[in-house]
Amino acid sequence: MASQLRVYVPEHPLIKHWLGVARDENTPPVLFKTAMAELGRWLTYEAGRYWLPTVDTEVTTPLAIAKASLIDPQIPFVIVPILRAGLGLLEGAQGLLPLAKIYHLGLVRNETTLEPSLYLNKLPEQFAPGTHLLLLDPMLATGNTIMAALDLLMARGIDANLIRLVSVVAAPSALQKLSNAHPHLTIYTAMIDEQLNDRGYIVPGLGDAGDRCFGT
Ligand SMILES: O=P(O)(O)OC[C@H]1O[C@H](OP(=O)(O)OP(=O)(O)O)[C@H](O)[C@@H]1O
Ligand SMILES: O=c1cc[nH]c(=O)[nH]1
Ligand SMILES: [Mg+2]
Repeated sequence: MASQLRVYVPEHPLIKHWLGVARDENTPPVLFKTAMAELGRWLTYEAGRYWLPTVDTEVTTPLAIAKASLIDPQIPFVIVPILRAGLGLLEGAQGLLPLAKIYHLGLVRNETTLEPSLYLNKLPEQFAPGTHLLLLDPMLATGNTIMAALDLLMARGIDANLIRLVSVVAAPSALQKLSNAHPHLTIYTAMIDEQLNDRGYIVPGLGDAGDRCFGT
């Protein structure tokens, strides 16, 4: 069966609120970091709805036996934040998935060529079959960075069907690349913006997410 990239833009007042705060150029770094953490939290919450595997069981309450549906402890969960800006989303995401292992991936794009280079790779050589992976990068601009990250994950045995990519602002150029190369992927993003400027920045976007998170 043919598959198509799924891109969800959840309708949630808190997601819209924190996106507005993050976009505002007058938002200072400390509040920008809070906005990223909150967006990480609520977008991960939305991503988990049809993705977190559960097991049906029974528990004994103080009064009786009750049916229960618990998160399946057998399924390996991992979070991969793409440094630096993905770290802003991590705080909120980790709060919802406290048992997930976290593997950091450092990628930075050359601001002239817009090509990413890898400076940190903490991925394991191979992921266990069935691993559910939450990939965090707030900005999908040219898409070069996320494509490089996905190449590294695929080479280590990750099934694209089991990935949820959480971003904040996605540009059509990135979504087109992902649609061509990874049609089994599912994305949760706060917004799809119109275009890139001639320096590869998303417009209206929110500027350089890494710099704004860390005050650099
Ligand atoms: O889709 P692309 O055109 O590849 O751009 C998106 C990437 O650019 C930013 O990272 P950056 O390289 O600025 O690193 P930083 O997070 O450390 O600032 C952003 O966080 C993405 O990872
Ligand atoms: O608009 C953009 C594009 C890439 N990276 C950012 O941080 N912002
Ligand atoms: Mg940056």
